[in-house]
Amino acid sequence: MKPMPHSHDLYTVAQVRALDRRAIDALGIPGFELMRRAAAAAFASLRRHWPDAMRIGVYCGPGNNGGDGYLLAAMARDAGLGVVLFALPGDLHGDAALARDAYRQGGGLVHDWDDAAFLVDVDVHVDALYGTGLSRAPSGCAERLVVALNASKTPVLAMDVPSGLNADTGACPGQAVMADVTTSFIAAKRGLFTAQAAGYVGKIELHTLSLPESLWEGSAPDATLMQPESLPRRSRVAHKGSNGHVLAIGGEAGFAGAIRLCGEAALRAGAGLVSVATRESNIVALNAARPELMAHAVEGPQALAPLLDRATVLAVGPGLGKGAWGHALWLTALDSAQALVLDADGLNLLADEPHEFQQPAVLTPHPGEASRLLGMPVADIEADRFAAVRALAAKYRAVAVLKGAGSLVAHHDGRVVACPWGNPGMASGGMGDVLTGVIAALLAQGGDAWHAACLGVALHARAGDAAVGDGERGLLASDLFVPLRRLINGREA
Ligand SMILES: NC(=O)C1=CN([C@@H]2O[C@H](COP(=O)(O)OP(=O)(O)OC[C@H]3O[C@@H](n4cnc5c(N)ncnc54)[C@H](O)[C@@H]3O)[C@@H](O)[C@H]2O)[C@H](O)CC1
Ligand SMILES: [K+]
Repeated sequence: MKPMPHSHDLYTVAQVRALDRRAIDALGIPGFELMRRAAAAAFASLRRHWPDAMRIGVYCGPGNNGGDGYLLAAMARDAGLGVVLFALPGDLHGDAALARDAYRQGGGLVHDWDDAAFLVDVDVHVDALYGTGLSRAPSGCAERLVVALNASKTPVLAMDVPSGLNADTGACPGQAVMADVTTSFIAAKRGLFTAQAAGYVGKIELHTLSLPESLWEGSAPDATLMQPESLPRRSRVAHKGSNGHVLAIGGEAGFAGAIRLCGEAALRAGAGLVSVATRESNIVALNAARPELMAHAVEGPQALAPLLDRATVLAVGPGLGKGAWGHALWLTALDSAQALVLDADGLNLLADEPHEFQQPAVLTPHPGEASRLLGMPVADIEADRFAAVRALAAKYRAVAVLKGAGSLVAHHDGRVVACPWGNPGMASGGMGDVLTGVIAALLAQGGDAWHAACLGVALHARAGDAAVGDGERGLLASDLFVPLRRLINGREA
């Protein structure tokens, strides 16, 4: 199936509304016709996913999302399916009222949903409660309906947006429908791809409603979705010096694990040489664990200087600690000219001593580290991850990776990409150290900070998805190394 146009473009709700308006005002397509096409697209999707469905429940809200539901219900009746439709209390206006009237004129019955109601026995539930117009958490009988839908074993198709999910940010202010399929219309809303969205959207299908390409002309998306990529084939005359030299700095006494994972990830992702600057007490363990790493005992900045001269990229922070030793090495690294990736305590030190980077820099915070870097609560970070990742990139003049469900990468020029891969198994110790090493290796092989961060996040998440075949529990960071090598060389993981 040829890729949907714009299937990798992500829009804000305001941008989608502007596209709606353009379709109606500039292309002369009535809003009711858009609603009909949305309903037809969603109904076709329902028939494709559940071809044996004979009876559906449709739950309509008080706006145009509900309007979509009424028209889908009318189409299902015309196709001979059994339809039970419930409506939330609320006055319908405009196209939604016309849609309800059309449903009724075809003989459809509208039942008021209230506490006395219950979920009927159907093959599929259709969620047409709220779409892009959600303004707060569903409450009262709407909330109870969402809870009932999630408690039922019957599959759910969500129209446009799972009700209760914020289409702009992926935040869930309260209860939200956990859909099996979300059929989204005209343009992909950016909130379907980050924050809590992954727990609610199920399989996302984008339907452009057969609108002409001209509709999108001049409408720059707010963000884009990453696409699978790998590194070009290596030159036949490559030697270990031609693929860069990563210097991983970290590993306070007794914390060798993180810096080892970072260094090994850099090797696995193709860096020509990887050195590790760490505490003397870690050297034996590191050499025993991974002799391909060149481990150096560095007890202070003077011992770091010669290593900095030989390195092309620095990876600073895994297991670094925030003590005098770690702080001294961190300061020396920031003052050097090499491109660098900052993670873990390298970020916590930055939060204490903000710094605008002149050299190419990639920051890789999880929401907790981002909270410290921006001086705002984690809840506010997660309430609008797009704003947070942009703020990080701008404040530090760096490329910022905001890790978590639906990792985002921002450039300080405003560009943002979202990662559609990854899984909860990756929320385990060491995964961040591996990502730091991968990004450092891509920088070492000639990528600029933006491409190294985007490709690194994508490869890391795809490797995590490949490694999780045996189950999400017990996934170790080092389990990513094998699929990572396959992916980075353009093979199937
Ligand atoms: N994008 C497209 O091309 C199309 C969009 N359509 C559909 O229209 C909805 C957006 O419709 P809208 O009327 O703006 O809002 P909603 O239907 O999402 O919300 C209904 C209404 O409910 C009120 N409300 C919001 N949150 C709550 C709440 N928590 N509790 C109670 N009431 C709430 C608010 O007043 C809203 O206006 C879009 O998603 C598409 O499904 C077109 O029909 C098809 C093409
Ligand atoms: K919905």
